[in-house]
Amino acid sequence: MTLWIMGGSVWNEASGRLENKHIRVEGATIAEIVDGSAAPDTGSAEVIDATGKLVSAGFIDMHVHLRDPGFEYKEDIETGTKSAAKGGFTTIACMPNTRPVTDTPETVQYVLNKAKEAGVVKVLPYAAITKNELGRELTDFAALKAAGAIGFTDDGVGVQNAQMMKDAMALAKSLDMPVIAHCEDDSLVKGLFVSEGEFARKNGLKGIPNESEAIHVGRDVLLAEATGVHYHVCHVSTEQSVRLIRLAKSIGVNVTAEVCPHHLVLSDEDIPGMDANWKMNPPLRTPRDVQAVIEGLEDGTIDMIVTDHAPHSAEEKAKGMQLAPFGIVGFETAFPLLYTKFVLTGKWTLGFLLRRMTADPAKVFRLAEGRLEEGAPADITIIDLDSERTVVPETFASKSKNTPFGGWKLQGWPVATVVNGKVVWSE
Ligand SMILES: NC(=O)N[C@@H](CC(=O)O)C(=O)O
Ligand SMILES: [Zn+2]
Ligand SMILES: [Zn+2]
Repeated sequence: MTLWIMGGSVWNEASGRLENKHIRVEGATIAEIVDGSAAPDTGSAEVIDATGKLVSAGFIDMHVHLRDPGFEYKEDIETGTKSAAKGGFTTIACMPNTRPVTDTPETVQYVLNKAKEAGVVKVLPYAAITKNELGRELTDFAALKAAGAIGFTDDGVGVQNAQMMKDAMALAKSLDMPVIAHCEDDSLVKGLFVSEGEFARKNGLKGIPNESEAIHVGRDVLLAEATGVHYHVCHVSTEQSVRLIRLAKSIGVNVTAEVCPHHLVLSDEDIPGMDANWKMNPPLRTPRDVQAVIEGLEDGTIDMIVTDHAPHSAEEKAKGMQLAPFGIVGFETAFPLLYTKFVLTGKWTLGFLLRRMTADPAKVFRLAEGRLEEGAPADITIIDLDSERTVVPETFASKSKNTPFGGWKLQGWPVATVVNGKVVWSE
């Protein structure tokens, strides 16, 4: 099967400019990229006219929640991957806080099988560090790796016990697997749901302190140094965490990190009121923290952007700020949000944003994807950089609509997504 993507604009890292290209895909591989002034004979091949559109390697999201098995009323592997494709993502790594928790080879296999049958993008499953994510007993790392898990994490909760984390890291290291950490010290956040800051003060609330995250980061980079494991920090949100990761990297600790669009764009001072669509974990922090995570991403302390797509039902979110679960959906707003807020404003080059959503996560997690090059997997995203649209959550492909960005006017919307050489979503 031949597919030609004709006349699109491709970012050239060397020149720092967009260049007109035709791309020939054979099967699941990018076979050839030729100059846009050429007139290749496309014969009977399938042709996509990408004139005037950005053509990029498909986005990679190393932190998502597909809720399958067990919470299919929030999302399932079919709807979650469709939502990903609509957002321009072609590879996603899903978290194990499902029901049952993805802590056995059988559940890893279930996720992989369902993704093969019903999924439209590539799905890489993480497995839990501890059984049922309870922090009491390690899972069978070797068996989980053999079943296809790509790393270990108890995302949703922090691993509270330092010895447990050290044992997990030593075992992961012996298997050449990464440990991915949700950093949160429970003793500092009991029952709290917004961060320490203006919003909490104005509303007479006790806030979640920044140290609740950074204490785990500090502990874990020391344990990563001791064990030599690849340690990856989830959803970095505080100035203190950025500082600790920067220091650890500077002395050669094998640590990497991610940040979410909402922590780059929103602070606690933007929260309009007691609306649970603004409740997520980590919480929106102060403007100073927002500045620190932006700088961390810019200087490479933070390696990649992830969405932490965390769907919850309307009923759950209607319980209000205090009782609703933490989390917001992210696939379908991530690129337009960051393109509008950082590229159109001249703060970042388009190339920088694309790199942090493609080549950089691929490099950290040793994936073949994330490159728009001859010989690379044909995972491709086509984006209309010019159209401005309003975010309408009701139109999301995700089952859940929990976003704080409803009504925002954004530019840079994906129009077609190709995975393994097949168009899996288009307008
Ligand atoms: N980020 C969130 O607010 N929620 C996530 C859990 C997590 O990522 O820690 C979820 O599973 O809902
Ligand atoms: Zn988390
Ligand atoms: Zn998460």
